[in-house]
Amino acid sequence: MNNFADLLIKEVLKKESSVVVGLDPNPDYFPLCLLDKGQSDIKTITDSILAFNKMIIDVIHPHVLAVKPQLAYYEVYGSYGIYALEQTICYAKSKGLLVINDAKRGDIGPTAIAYAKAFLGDSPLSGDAVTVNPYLGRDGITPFLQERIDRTKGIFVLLKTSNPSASDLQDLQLKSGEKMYQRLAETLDHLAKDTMGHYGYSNLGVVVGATYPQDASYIRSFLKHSLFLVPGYGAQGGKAEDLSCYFDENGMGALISSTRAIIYSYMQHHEDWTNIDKNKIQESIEISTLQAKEEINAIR
Ligand SMILES: O=c1ccn([C@@H]2O[C@H](COP(=O)(O)O)[C@@H](O)[C@H]2O)c(=O)[nH]1
Repeated sequence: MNNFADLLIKEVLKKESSVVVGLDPNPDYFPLCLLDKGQSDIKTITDSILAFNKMIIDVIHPHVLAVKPQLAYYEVYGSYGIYALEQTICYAKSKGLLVINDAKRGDIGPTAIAYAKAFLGDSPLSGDAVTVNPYLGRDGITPFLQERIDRTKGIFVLLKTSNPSASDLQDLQLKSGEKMYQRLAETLDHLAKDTMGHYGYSNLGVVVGATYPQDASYIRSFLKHSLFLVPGYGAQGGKAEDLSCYFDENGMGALISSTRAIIYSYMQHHEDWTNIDKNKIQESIEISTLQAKEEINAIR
């Protein structure tokens, strides 16, 4: 039976794409055709968020593997936001996209089990994968990988994040001489071996920022069985030409994620973006998605 990584790699081959698009809806950046700025009740805002996400999904689904909703952008609207997220997940799946919930969860064992059920079980919030915070250690991670979890679901553990302060903790030098993220990579390598698929990749993937290619090169040579989820390409300054080392020798193993540079590309393309219509929004989003796909295909 296929594991999560097998399903994902099959999609890479079918769509000839390693691109993931983040869904981080911020109504401050919505044109008037989506949201009249005078309208500030939560239901109107979350309805426009759902409409925006559907608009994006309609144009990107042939070109990308997955969407990556960032939970904070939905949680900020309470139950209305969660409903918009559930509907977004459902719509993305109906268009054949994988869903990676960027929730960065992690807790003591029993609570991690509840998180695993919420994001990888039968819940309406369940996608195909979820991001996991490893700060609690192994027992905060393993519940996401156990038998009770479907083999077709995966996780991406934060290993080397894309932000400027990532080094504060992740690069701390241990007594052994290793950096903290290198030690974490060893632990994850052991855990990854329990859920291997046909293509040699495990259900345990890692987050490695596009802004740290040197570290990525070390991690790729060390963690051979983990898919990389790579945020930081585009708006955070990560460049396609630095990303070859994130892929394996077959051009597989990395999913390059871009959010603002794609979903708000109309702000770059149109000076008067507040007054553009739905067609113009979608046209910009499709152009920038195809550009990302081509840039990444050229280096992988
Ligand atoms: O290391 C990390 C982990 C997660 N993120 C998230 O990815 C997107 C990035 O958005 P861009 O607009 O492409 O910069 C966002 O949701 C972050 O929370 C990350 O950036 N880095």
